[in-house]
Amino acid sequence: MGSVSEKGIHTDFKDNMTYGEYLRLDKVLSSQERLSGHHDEMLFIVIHQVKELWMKLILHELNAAIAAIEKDELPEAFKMLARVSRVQEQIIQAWDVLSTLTPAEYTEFRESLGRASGFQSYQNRLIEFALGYKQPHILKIYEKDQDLARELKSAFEAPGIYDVAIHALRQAGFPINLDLLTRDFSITYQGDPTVAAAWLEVYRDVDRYWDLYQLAEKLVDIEDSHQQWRFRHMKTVERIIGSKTGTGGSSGVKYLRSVLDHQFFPELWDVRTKL
Ligand code: HEM
Ligand SMILES: N[C@@H](CC(=O)c1ccccc1NC=O)C(=O)O
Repeated sequence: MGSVSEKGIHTDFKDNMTYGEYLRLDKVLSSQERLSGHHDEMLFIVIHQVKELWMKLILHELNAAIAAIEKDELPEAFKMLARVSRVQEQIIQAWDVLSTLTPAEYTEFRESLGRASGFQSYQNRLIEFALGYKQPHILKIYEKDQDLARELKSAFEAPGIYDVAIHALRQAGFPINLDLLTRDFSITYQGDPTVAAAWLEVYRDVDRYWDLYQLAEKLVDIEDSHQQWRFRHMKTVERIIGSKTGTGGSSGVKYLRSVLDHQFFPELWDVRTKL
């Protein structure tokens, strides 16, 4: 068995550890229980589990990128944000796999899902919080689970990636409204003329502000892909359940279409009109 090394690194591993032990495949591969017993429910479970795993990586990278930007270590953050973008490509592509599920096939096991819904995916909420989208009613969904509620509340109150990007603008000398740096981060950012003016300057003088320009374009990549994922979700839902109401109690596709229009980084989209 391993121990703690001189550098304090935990080396608690079994000498003859196997591939399956390392990856905890006993847990991972015994977690696909088809409640209906229907053949196509396997696809449904695997798609969701893979998505949750990719979201775990996205959160790991996004949170580290937020910390790096806060410390003004922009190149480190670019590496992480580029990885987030590649993962987003994977999860967008995954809709093509789920689209092989026909309405008739889904109907066969939909009832066994009860009132469970992707609406309850807390990792999805943590990603939206990291991107700065904070809707207070979302926290109520998780009130019953205290540990989870605590984790979500802390992410809800923490600065999102755009908040630290605004901090980086200030660090670079732009005259950013100081209230933005100490604001209540549990409120979704509403836009500010000093931030708009700073990004415009960055985009007009790319050579001078190369790192900030890179940061801005990485953020646009991420928002663009996040919205593509949500759009594909809405269209896939439409082709599988039409306009049926959702198991989570919403109006279904109508609800999903209505939540598509939120912009995470408003000035980065507005700046395009001014260039
Ligand atoms: C047959 C496939 C699917 C159907 C029919 C479906 C349907 C729905 C519906 C109707 C909603 C609205 C809430 C409700 O009333 O239930 C919803 C929300 C949601 N679904 Fe799905 N979904 C499917 C697949 C997926 C997959 C693969 C994921 C990935 C994990 C996912 C993640 C989500 C998320 C995150 C929400 C919350 C959206 C928001 O509030 O902005 N769904 N889904
Ligand atoms: N809301 C879906 C059900 C659903 O899709 C779902 C159910 C359980 C676990 C994950 C799900 N995926 C996304 O919403 C429906 O209304 O059919």
